[in-house]
Amino acid sequence: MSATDLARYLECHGLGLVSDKQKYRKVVALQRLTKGSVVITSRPLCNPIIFPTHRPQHCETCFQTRNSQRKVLKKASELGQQQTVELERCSVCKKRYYCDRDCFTIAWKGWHRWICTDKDMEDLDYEMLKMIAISIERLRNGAYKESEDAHIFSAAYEATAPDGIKTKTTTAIKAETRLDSDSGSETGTETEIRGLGSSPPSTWEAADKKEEPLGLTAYVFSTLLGHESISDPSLISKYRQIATRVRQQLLGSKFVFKSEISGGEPPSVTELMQYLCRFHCNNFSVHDAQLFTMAEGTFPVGALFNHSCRPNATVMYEGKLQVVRALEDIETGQEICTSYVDNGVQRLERRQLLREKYFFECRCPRCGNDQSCEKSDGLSDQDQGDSDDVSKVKQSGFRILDDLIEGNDDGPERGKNKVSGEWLTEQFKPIVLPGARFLQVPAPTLQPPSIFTRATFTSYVLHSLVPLIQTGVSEREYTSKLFEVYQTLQTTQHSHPKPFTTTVMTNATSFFNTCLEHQSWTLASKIGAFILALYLMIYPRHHPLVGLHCFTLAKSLWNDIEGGLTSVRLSHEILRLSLNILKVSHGNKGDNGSLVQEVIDFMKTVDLELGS
Ligand SMILES: C[S@@+](CC[C@H](N)C(=O)[O-])C[C@H]1O[C@@H](n2cnc3c(N)ncnc32)[C@H](O)[C@@H]1O
Repeated sequence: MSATDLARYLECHGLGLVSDKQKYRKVVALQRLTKGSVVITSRPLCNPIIFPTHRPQHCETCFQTRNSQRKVLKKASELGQQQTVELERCSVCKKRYYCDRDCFTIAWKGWHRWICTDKDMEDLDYEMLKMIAISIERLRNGAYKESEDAHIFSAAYEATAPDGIKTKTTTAIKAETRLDSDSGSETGTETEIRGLGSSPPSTWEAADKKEEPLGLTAYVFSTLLGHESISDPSLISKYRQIATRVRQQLLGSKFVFKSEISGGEPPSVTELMQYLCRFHCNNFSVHDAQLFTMAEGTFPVGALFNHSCRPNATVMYEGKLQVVRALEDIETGQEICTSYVDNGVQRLERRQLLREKYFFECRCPRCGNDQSCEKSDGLSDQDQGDSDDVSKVKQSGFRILDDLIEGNDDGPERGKNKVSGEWLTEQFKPIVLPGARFLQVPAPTLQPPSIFTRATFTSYVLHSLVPLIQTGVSEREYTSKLFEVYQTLQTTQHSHPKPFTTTVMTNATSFFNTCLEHQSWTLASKIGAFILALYLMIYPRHHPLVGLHCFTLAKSLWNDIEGGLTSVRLSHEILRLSLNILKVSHGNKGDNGSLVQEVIDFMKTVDLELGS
C-alpha cells in the first residue's frame, strides 16, 4: 500500500488528503457533504481494548452490548426468556467475555490465545502495543484473512455515499454469507491481503470502494504523526520500558514472527516506541450511543482528521467500526475536522491539553491566533495593557465565545466553587419555560432583556435558536443568528456571577442530575432548559451531546405533573428537537439507531397523551 492507494481510497469517498504546513496533512471534502451523512468509516488496526470495568457488558469480538446482541436476543427467545443472557467468559483467563463459541473462536484464533495468560495485559499501553504488533505481523505473514472480520462488522453496515445512494459494503455481504459457514483456519497463507508491501486491485471496484482493507489501515497507521522528537523525556522513558517488556514477552511467547519484513523477530524496541508515540496522539476513546467511554482503539483512517474546537464532524461507533459523520453541510474544499477535546471546557484548558497531548497550538475559528488567546495562556491583565481592549473590539464570530464563558464564580462563596443547593434552587426557580409553540416559529423581532440572569438568558437563547433548528435553516443563517446572540450577550449587562460560564454549566449539570435522581421534575426541567441554552451557545447545534440532553430534558418535562399539558406539549417539542439532532449525529444503525428509535417511540407515547 502507498500514498497513492490512500489518496485513491479517500477520493472514492469524496475526500482529499492535502499537505498542510502547520497540520502536516488535512482532509478536505472533494464534494458537498450533507449533514448527517457518513463521511467515512474507519476500522481498528487491532481489537479495541475494552476497559476492565466494562468487559462483562461487551463481547470482545463483535463488541455488541449485552442487551443489543441480535444473537443473544435470538438465544433468549429460544429459551423463552425476554432478553438478558449473560455473556460467556473465557474459562482460562476469566477476564474476557464473548457472546458464544463463534465469537470466542474468532478471538482465540485472531488474538486471544496470545494474550490470555499474559499477566501484564492490564496495562492499557502494554496491551495495545502487543495487540498491534501481533495484528501487523499477522497481516504481513498472511495469517490474517479479511473474511475473519466479516463477523466483527456484521451490523451489515450501509455506508451512505455522499450522493445519498446507500451502498451495501462488501464487508456486509461477506458477513451474511459467513454466518452459516465455519471460521477460516489460522494456518492458511492464500489470503486476499498478502502483506503491507502488496498493491491493491488496479481499480477500486464500485463495491470495494467503500471497504477498507486492513493493509490500508496498517499503511495509514505507519504514516501517522508520533511527535517523538518533542515528546516529554519522562514519557519516552516510560515508553521504552513498555516497549522492552512487550518485546521480551513476544520473544518468549509462542507467537511466531515469520514474515519477510520481521525476519523472525518482533519489531525492535525503537519501532515499538514509535507505535506508542503514535497511540498517544492518534488513539480514540471508544464510546457508546450515550457517549460513555468504554474502550480505547487505534483507528488510523479516522485519525487523519484534524482538530477544531468548532468541529463540523463527529466520531461515533457502530460495534467496532468508527463512523465519522458530518455535523453540518460541508462544502467542496472545506476541511473536515472532529474535536479531540470537550468543546465545553474553557480555552485555557483546551489549549493546554492540545499542546501537551497533541503538540499544537489551536488556530480554529474559535481559538484564532491573535493576542487575545495569549491572555488566557498566562499573561496578566497588566501585561496585556491596552492591546487587550483593541483585540476584543476586533473579535467577532466564534472568537467571542471563550471570553463570554470565562469565569470561575458561581454563587455566594466566590472563588470556592462551592454553592449550596438552596442558593442554586433560588437561581433556577425564576426560569419560565418557553411555550411549545414559541419554539416552532422564529421570532425576528425578539427583544433582548435589559439584564441577563439565568432566567432571561435561558429564555432569550432558546427563543432565538431553537426555532431555527426546528425549521432546519442553513448553517449560514444559523451561524449568523448565533453570532448575533453572542454580540447581545457581550454588550448587555449581566447579573453576578455571570450566568453563562462553563463553571456555572458544570454546577448546573450536577444539580440537574441530582434533581433527576430525586425526581424533582419541575426544577430539573428548568435547569435542563438552562443547560440546553448554554449547550446551544457552546456546541455545534447537531452535536450528539445536545441531542442526548434534549432527550433527557424531554423526559423530565413529560414527568412534570405540575406543568400539566403545557409541559407535555413542550416535552413533545423538545423531543422533536432531540430527534432532529440525533438523526444527524447518531444515524440509524445499530445501538445509535436504537437510541433514535427510542426517541421516536417516546414521541408516540407523548403524541397519544396529547391526542394528536
Ligand atoms: C490525529 S492526528 C491528525 C492527522 C494529522 N494531521 C496527519 O496528517 O497525520 C493529530 C496531529 O495532527 C496535528 N493537528 C491536528 N489538528 C491540528 C490543528 N487544528 N492544528 C495544527 N495541528 C493539528 C497535530 O500534529 C496532532 O498531533
